[in-house]
Amino acid sequence: MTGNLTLTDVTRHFGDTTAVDRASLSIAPGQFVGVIGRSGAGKSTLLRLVNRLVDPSSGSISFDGVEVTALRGRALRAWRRDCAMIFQQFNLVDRLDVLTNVLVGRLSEHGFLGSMAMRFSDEERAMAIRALDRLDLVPQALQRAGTLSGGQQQRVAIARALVQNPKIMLADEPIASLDPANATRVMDGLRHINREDGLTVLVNLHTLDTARAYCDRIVAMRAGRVMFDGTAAQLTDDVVRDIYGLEGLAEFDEAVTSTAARATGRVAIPA
Ligand SMILES: Nc1ncnc2c1ncn2[C@@H]1O[C@H](COP(=O)(O)OP(=O)(O)OP(=O)(O)O)[C@@H](O)[C@H]1O
Repeated sequence: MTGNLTLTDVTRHFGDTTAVDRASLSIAPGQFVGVIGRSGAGKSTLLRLVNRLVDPSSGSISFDGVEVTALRGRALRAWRRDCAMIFQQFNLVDRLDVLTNVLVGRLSEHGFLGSMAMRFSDEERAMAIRALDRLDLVPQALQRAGTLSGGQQQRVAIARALVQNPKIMLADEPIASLDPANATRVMDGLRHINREDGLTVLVNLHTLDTARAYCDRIVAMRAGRVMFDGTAAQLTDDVVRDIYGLEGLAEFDEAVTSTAARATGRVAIPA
């Protein structure tokens, strides 16, 4: 499978802030990569640079040798379709049913008038049902999206991303507003798709435990810089402490202490 994503010395400034600072990464097709870091470390900006929601101040981003930063017009739209993005807040249309929300993922194929009409082919409907089936959501297909739980809504967002036939799945804090059980289902959904389709997943995460449990590779950022890039086994608590200090370790695991600890009585982080 082709699909190498390469970032070389990518920098993005916002005024005096350097959100991403000379980041270099090479991501092989099919990898499940987690990006971790404290709030403001540059994780979201890194993902937005990849799908060109944000342009770099300098540096290069290429996919299979094509310079992504140079894409314009139709080629840029095609690239955005190739890298599907899911967000912390799901971004579904609450009043539409689940199936129609998934079909929205096909609109970029339709052109302006086709999009306005929201007419979909039988083949597209079948594709959407298959995507929902993979995320265990067929029973909810005709339910209004706004009536689903947060975890179900995020799985609908994944199904919507899937019908774009993407080459990369970008996920910006996809589980940050979910309880642990729903978070697990969403991460499991991403893992199945990654394994079954060989789809590259690049996901921003707040918690170390989740990154360690799901990611082949973990990239840790601090103040826009890539401070660590390796396997979960290499990212021990000692390494995190060395790079970020004890405070950093505590912050990475904040959500674990506030959610899982509540459920289990366990406190993950030594004081
Ligand atoms: N559009 C913008 N305009 C101005 N500053 C921005 C913009 N986007 C990001 N920043 C700044 O860039 C830095 C990195 O932000 P970013 O959102 O990428 O971090 P993050 O690691 O994703 O944080 P969080 O986990 O809180 O979402 C922050 O200082 C942020 O305030």
